[in-house]
Amino acid sequence: MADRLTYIGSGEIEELLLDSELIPVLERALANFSSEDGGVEQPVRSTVPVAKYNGFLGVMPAYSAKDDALVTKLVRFYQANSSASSSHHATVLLFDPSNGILKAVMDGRVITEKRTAAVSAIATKYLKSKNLDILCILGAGPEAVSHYEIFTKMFPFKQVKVWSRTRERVEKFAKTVGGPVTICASAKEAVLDADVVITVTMATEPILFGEWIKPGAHINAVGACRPDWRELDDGLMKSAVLYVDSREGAIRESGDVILSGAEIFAELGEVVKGTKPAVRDRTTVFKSLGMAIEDTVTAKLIYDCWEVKNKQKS
Ligand SMILES: NC(=O)C1=CN([C@@H]2O[C@H](COP(=O)(O)OP(=O)(O)OC[C@H]3O[C@@H](n4cnc5c(N)ncnc54)[C@H](O)[C@@H]3O)[C@@H](O)[C@H]2O)C=CC1
Ligand SMILES: O=C(O)C1=NCCCC1
Repeated sequence: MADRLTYIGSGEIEELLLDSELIPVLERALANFSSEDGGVEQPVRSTVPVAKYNGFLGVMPAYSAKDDALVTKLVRFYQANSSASSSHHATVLLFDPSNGILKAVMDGRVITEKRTAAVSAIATKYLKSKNLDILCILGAGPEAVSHYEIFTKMFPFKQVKVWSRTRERVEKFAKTVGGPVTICASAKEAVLDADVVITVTMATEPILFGEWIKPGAHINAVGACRPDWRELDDGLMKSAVLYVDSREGAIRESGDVILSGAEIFAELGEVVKGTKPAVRDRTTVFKSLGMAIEDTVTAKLIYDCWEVKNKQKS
């Protein structure tokens, strides 16, 4: 451990982490990840089930040679019935790559929420069709909030329709986000006519069906990160053009990909760097599982901003 270990908490991360800086950093990381010579080392997430408590602990290490950043995130996600108030908690460890010594510990909540929503926004920027009138969000937890925030900032949606399993959660969501929201009584009602759909639920069975989707819409499928969990039905998975963050991760971790047998068209990083096309005239699905490299470059960005701020103070 370093002589002086830095701790950066969620409040300070909220202040330091600007979407305008995060988006280009993540785009570069996605492109590097999908390049042979991108300098990214990232094993598929290792996840330990804690069956007795309906939970999982994920370990997510990565190194980016181009950013010279070495990070591991530890993330726990627990399904309902656990005593914890939130289903996800994370801690991010930043190491000095030159000697492997731990330099900083960061709260992982804001990092996870913001980088996940930013990656969905990048996918949408590349894969969206011409119309961007209606955004639909299925789910009403912290990921729904972070997606609402960046999507309403980056895109000119006229309406945001939201559905969640429980009325209580969706009402809390509507109070938390600053802007207008149309609360829908069913997932189907929320999805009909939407140009972009985001699924951010803890569902283990499909909640989104291909027959509801407006042709040409773009879907960011963010939940269902276990090989036997689903958010999207086979009809949607098989009819859409399927993009993923990591091919290797998707065929190991995504129930939507594994159980539907859908063919992966490209990694998002391949679209960002221009080696695979964005098929904008068809319905597109971006299956996001979350990658350690996203946490790595985000943590490095935060640490660099923190150092600048602290040098200015002293
Ligand atoms: N792809 C990525 O990079 C990341 C994905 N995630 C995933 O995003 C999803 C949302 O995360 P949070 O907002 O933190 O979760 P959360 O647990 O706080 O909220 C989940 C929402 O899903 C609803 N829900 C729960 N069980 C459901 C079911 N069986 N059917 C339908 N709706 C259900 C809840 O009512 C709530 O509205 C989770 O699946 C999580 O694992 C989280 C972080 C990163
Ligand atoms: O990338 C992440 O962080 C997570 N992805 C899936 C669910 C747990 C957190």
